[in-house]
Amino acid sequence: MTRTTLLILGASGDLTSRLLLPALAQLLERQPELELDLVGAGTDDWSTERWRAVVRDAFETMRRGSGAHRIADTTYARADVTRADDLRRLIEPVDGALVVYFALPPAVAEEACEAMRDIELPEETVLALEKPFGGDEDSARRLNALLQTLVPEERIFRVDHFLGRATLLKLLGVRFANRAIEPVWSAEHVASVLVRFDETLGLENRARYYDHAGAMDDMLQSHLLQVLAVLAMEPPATLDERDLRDAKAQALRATRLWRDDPATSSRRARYTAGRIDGRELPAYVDEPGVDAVRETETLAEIVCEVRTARWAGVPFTLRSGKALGESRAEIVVTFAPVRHLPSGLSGTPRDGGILRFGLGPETMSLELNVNGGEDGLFALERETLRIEPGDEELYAYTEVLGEILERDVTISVRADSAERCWRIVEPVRRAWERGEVPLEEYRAGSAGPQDWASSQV
Ligand SMILES: O=P(O)(O)OC[C@H]1O[C@@H](O)[C@H](O)[C@@H](O)[C@@H]1O
Repeated sequence: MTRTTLLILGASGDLTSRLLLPALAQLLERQPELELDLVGAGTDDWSTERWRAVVRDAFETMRRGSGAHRIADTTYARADVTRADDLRRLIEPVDGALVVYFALPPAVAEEACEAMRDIELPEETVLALEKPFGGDEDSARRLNALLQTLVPEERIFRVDHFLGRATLLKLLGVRFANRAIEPVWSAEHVASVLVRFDETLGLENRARYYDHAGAMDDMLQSHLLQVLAVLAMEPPATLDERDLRDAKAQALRATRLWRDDPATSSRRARYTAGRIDGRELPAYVDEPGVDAVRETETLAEIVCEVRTARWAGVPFTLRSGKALGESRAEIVVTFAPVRHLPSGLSGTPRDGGILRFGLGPETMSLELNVNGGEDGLFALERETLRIEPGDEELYAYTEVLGEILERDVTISVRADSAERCWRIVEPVRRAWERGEVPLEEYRAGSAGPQDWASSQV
């Protein structure tokens, strides 16, 4: 592999120290052959010494992050990356391959791309952008067009780290390699699908970003629709980038809000003050940097339908929220009750079994109706088979960064899908703006409003 310069724009930000650098540590540990120069650039007036200390600290947070010496000579440059001159200063000295990682808020990333039009990028430059990609379908389309003037699509990475999660990758094997599962993966047997990402974390000083995004753009429009696409897609012929991304794009193209009605297929809520794990949390509106007038939701739910012969009629519910009492992050596939239960078996199972995939920790479990337990020989009870994650799980960001450095776009979001995801949720945002869906409240540390579809599973 040729020597690569990884240039992180937004290096003094939270994403870099919390996620990218630990991922880099794990990657260097795993791939000793990787030849990499690391350059950080940001608006903060940091010295290279300070940057190196940040890099070292992040590497130390990794259990076996011993690779720090391999990028010990990393440098930091103060730069306004929305200015062509500053970018030129960063990019011109690069010798070899260049990967630019935009660890920046979407609007700044877009301005940086604009500025890049004025400079000559090295051959084969790779651009990696974080979600949310644009702010609506039109802006995503504009950003795609802009990026494609800089580098071709196969060198644009629209990062969605959920696609690098072990669960999502393992779902491919579980879905397609098991005769017990593959034929029942359809409306014929599945009653409902829930993708839930409930967090105990509150705002965590991210108002500048989150107060504009809310739970909808932060999680549903991006991560959770990508999860839906992997769950709902038709079996691709191969796991090549093209086949896999075509299959996902097709599933997203078939995805609509339930009954095409944004008002009845969506819910939104915002947390009030409360207590989580012994920690007092102020109400969302009292968090520093929050504009209460904006009515940002911290919990959202939408119900979709994937209008294909395989899935029509099955509700796919997506839900995510912050400051909830319990972190519950999982995919729940509920099978329909059996058509006939022999009399003599007692107890009426409410479903035909449930397959759950944890989204951190990345576990898997199958709940089955089983008789012969404590309640008697022919009494049905629920038993759960579990698969726990191994010690060697890769962090999602490590997987993502590895793919970027290998220039493999398979688990990156393709241009058409990035646009499509906005089209699915935009009617919801508009209905919310028209006031058709009330902004409910829930106490921080509670389970959220109880009458939502997602609260029933
Ligand atoms: O659990 P993970 O992998 O950190 O992912 C969850 C996070 O994903 C990020 O993309 C969101 O912006 C955060 O709000 C969220 O907390």
